[in-house]
Amino acid sequence: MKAREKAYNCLCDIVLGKSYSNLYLRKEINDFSSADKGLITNIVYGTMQNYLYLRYQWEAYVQSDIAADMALLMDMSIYQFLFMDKVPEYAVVNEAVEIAAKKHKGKYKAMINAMLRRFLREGKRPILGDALFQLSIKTSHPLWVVKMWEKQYGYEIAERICLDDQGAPALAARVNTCVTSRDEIIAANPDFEKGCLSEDALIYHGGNIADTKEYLTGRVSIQDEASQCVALLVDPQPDESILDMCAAPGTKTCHMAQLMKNEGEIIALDIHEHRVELISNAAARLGLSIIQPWCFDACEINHEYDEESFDRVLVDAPCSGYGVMKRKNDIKVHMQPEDMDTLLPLQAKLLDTAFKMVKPGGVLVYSTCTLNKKENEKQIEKFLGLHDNAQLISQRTIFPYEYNTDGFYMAKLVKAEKA
Ligand SMILES: C[S@@+](CC[C@H](N)C(=O)[O-])C[C@H]1O[C@@H](n2cnc3c(N)ncnc32)[C@H](O)[C@@H]1O
Repeated sequence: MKAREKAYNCLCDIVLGKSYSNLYLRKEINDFSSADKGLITNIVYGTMQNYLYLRYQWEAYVQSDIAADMALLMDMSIYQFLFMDKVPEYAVVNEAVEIAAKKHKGKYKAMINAMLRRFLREGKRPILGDALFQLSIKTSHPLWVVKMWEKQYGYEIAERICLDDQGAPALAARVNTCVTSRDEIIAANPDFEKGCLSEDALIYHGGNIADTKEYLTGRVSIQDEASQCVALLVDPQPDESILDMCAAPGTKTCHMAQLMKNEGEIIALDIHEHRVELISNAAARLGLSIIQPWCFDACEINHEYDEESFDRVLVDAPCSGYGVMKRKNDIKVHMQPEDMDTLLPLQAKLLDTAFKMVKPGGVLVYSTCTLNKKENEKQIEKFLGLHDNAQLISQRTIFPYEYNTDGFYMAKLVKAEKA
């Protein structure tokens, strides 16, 4: 199969079939040459990253309905015209027409041919409308999310988030301080340099971190820098007892174990069996023995363990994920306005249970990788309204444009000592 047809099939599977893009794509293109892998990845990610902008370019040409997979064929073809150098226009048109001929009994072949040629004749369509609409189309974020950010954070921040999402995420790693130091990693591999948000953070400039000797020998983990601030906020100490309520794939669990010098215990829960295995694998790779992964619904943990038995509890909650769109562009094409509300009750329940499990005087940290105050500040505000004995110590939102990281929210609470 040709590379463009593969890119088209992958896009259909990810966008229409809702396959998870990073893992799925890597597996699907394994047998292609490295040049074709690059072409397919560029087309698939680039089309998703710019999908609203691309659709805006041609949607006015269509009078009747067009099948969803043919719309994606138009999107990816226009992506190649507008964003990829050295791609001959005739090759894009010919291959799109060939793909269209194989689908829907060739019904759309002439239409795709005509629309692509029209676009090549007429060029880009100017974006007209108010500032929020223009921002939405220009950066391919649904208008409702742009409006939500503008309402919650103001226009300037909304614009900076949207523009930053169009960039490439930094490749960040965390040093395994139980076996080495950041300076030793940099001395051994100069493609690593110091990160800026945490003492353990590294930025990589050499390609795929997972292929490095440092990763393969368990001396570094792949972790976004803002994400590393969460375990630092928990601040777990050696010999303490820690509960990590939503732990898989175990990135923050392992960071906490490192901060504890692999002394003490961490109960690491996740509700999905296949994801719990990832926690065990991560701990084994890093040589961390204090982590006890367990497939269990964290909302019920107070029926299995004595309440008030943990020094610190982390709730790294399931969330809408609007802080990580730069890294996961499939969120952009799948996101729906209701995502902002569906997880609120689960987050509240996790927080409530977590607080039951914290010892008096102990610490609860709540974090999300989303930029939505309903899941963040307002969730904590509601929680504080229901718990007189909880005190908010600090809360912080890291916007993705500040340090070229993911967007994160984190709050630190303390449970009052008994009178
Ligand atoms: C944001 S991810 C956690 C990421 C993880 N802390 C890390 O740093 O690698 C949220 C996790 O919560 C898990 N989850 C969702 N509902 C849960 C529940 N009721 N009990 C335990 N885990 C749950 C999901 O399976 C998912 O793995």
